[in-house]
Amino acid sequence: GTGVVTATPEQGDVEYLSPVTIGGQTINMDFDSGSSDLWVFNTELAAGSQAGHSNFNPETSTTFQLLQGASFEISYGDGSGAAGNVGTDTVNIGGATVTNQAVELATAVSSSFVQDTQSNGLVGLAFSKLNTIKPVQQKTFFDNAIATLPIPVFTADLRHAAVGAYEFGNIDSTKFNGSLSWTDVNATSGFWQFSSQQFAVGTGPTMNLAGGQAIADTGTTLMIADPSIVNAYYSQVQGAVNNETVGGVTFPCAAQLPDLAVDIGGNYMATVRGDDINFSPVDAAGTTCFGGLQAGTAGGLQIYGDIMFKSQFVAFNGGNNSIGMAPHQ
Ligand SMILES: Cc1nn(C)c(C)c1CC(=O)Nc1ccccn1
Repeated sequence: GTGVVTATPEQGDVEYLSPVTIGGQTINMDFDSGSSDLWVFNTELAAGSQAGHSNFNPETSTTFQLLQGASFEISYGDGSGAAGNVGTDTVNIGGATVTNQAVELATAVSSSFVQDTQSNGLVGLAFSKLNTIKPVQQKTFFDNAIATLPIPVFTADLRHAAVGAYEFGNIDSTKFNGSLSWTDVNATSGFWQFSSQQFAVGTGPTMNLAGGQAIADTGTTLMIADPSIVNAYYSQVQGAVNNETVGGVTFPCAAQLPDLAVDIGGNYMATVRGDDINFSPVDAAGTTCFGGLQAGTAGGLQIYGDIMFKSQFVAFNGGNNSIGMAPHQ
C-alpha cells in the first residue's frame, strides 16, 4: 500500500520531522534523501544523550530482533555523526510497512543531534550502497518497500513554516503546479545526483557552471552551491558580506532577495524563491540575516537542501532512478 506522513518544520525550518512507527512505537524522525541509514535514539544510549528525546525501546517491541554482530557508524558532511548496534523491526511510515527493516540503535551521537530534542533519528532515503552497516550492508526503508508500492516513488512536499508531507507509492498531483519535469539521476555516488550546469539570478542572464553536479538532499537545511553561483547571487544583494565570525554570507534582513533558478539535469530550471533564501536572523534585533544559499568548495558536489524543497515539490523515482520537480501548488 501507500504511505503518507506529515513533515513538520522545526522552528526556522532547520529540519522537518515525520512520525515513524518502529515495533509499535511512534517516533518523530528526520527523513534524509542525502544518506542511507535509519538510526534512532534509544534506551541503550547514555541517559544524558537520551534526555529530552523520544527513545525507542527494543525490549518492549515484540518484533525487534538484534542483528548479531552488526554495527553502524555514520558521519555527515557537516561533521555530525552517530554509531551503534543494529536490529530489525517492523517499520510503518504512514501505512507503508516493511517487516524486516534494519533499525540502527545509536550508542553514540554527536552533540548537534543530542541538542536537537525535536529530532529522534534519521530515515535515510538515498541509495542503499551508502548504508554504513557492517559486516553486511543493509537496505533503506524505501529499497525494502519499493516492490510493495503501487508505483516505485516517494515524494517530498516541504513548506516554509507550514506542515507538508512525505508520501510513498503515490504522486499527489494536487500538490504541485503543472506537470513534473523528470531528470535521470546518476546513482553511482549513492546520492540522488544530477547535473546542474546553469543558473540565473533574478531576471538576469543564464550563466554556466561547466561540469556542475548537485544532489537533492532533504536532510540538509540550506542550499550549498558553487562559489561562482553564490558570488553572482549575493552581488545582487545590497549589504551582503561574507561574515567569517558567523560562518557564511549575511545581509541586512530588510534586503530584497532575488529568486535563484538552477538547472536540474538539463531539463528544467528550478526557481528557488528569494524570500526563502532569507534564512534566519543572526542577531537579537533581527537586523542581520543569514543566507539560505551558502558556498561549498569550488567544483565540489552541490547540495540542494530544504531551501530548494520549500519552492519545489520533488518526486524520487527508484524504479528508473529519476527525479521529478515542479513548483508547489
Ligand atoms: C554533504 C555535506 N557537506 N557539507 C559541508 C554539508 C553541510 C553537507 C550536508 C550534510 O552534512 N547534511 C546532513 C547533516 C546531518 C544529517 C544529515 N545530513
